[in-house]
Amino acid sequence: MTAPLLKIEHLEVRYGDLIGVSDVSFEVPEGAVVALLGSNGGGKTTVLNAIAGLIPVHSGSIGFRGEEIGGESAFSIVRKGLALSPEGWRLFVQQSVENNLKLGATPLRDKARVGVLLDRVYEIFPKLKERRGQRAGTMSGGERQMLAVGRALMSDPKLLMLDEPSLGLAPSVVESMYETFGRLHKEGLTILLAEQSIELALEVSDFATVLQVGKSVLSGTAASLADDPQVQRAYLGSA
Ligand SMILES: Nc1ncnc2c1ncn2[C@@H]1O[C@H](COP(=O)(O)OP(=O)(O)OP(=O)(O)O)[C@@H](O)[C@H]1O
Repeated sequence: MTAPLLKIEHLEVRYGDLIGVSDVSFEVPEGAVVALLGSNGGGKTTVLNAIAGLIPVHSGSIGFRGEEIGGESAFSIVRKGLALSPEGWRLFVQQSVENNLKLGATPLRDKARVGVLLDRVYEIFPKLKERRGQRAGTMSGGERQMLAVGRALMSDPKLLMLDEPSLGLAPSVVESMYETFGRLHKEGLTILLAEQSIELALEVSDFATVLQVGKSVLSGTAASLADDPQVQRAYLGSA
């Protein structure tokens, strides 16, 4: 069996004295779509932010391509091939769509690739091309989500992390967003998806891990978890 692309072991993250997650372990095989599931406050965002180097790891390990990356800077982690499309998008709202995309390419070593990557993002999201001169802050929710994903793709990641990409979006927008994720997956991108919508997440994923109050309580194939009553209980927040 080949080593997983990403391997999280006993991850603990704290916010000062408060515990964000206390014991999270799971793996993301290369080429797979893996869902991180769990109700509000379960720890999905904390895990993705810790992997991305945006918040410090208290203990445990984050291995990416066999190398420990816990404790490295966010810049260096993006450079290694791990990009995050964050919850709430975190765009530069006063900047144009194109500038936001180009900022996503900042960690790229090979600057000659920026144009190629930009063309690719515009091919994936033609709406972003149409609106490339528009200020990001004036875009609709769906367009901002496209922009957040497009910006993450501009760093040419091996693994794309998506934090709640369906949040607050109309069902038709969510559907087309997920079609795009399906396409990216087919093209070989590995995806780690935090999603509150359990049906949606399990439909597109190969594997899933359920977080409950900061701990990974269940991992398995998406098909096996879809039928597991413990998944339902985790969403209701009971033990
Ligand atoms: N900035 C923060 N300061 C203190 N505690 C935090 C902070 N951010 C998150 N937490 C706590 O960490 C725990 C995990 O929260 P997190 O946001 O990661 O969960 P989540 O599963 O992503 O939930 P949601 O879907 O609501 O984003 C919760 O107990 C939360 O209150």
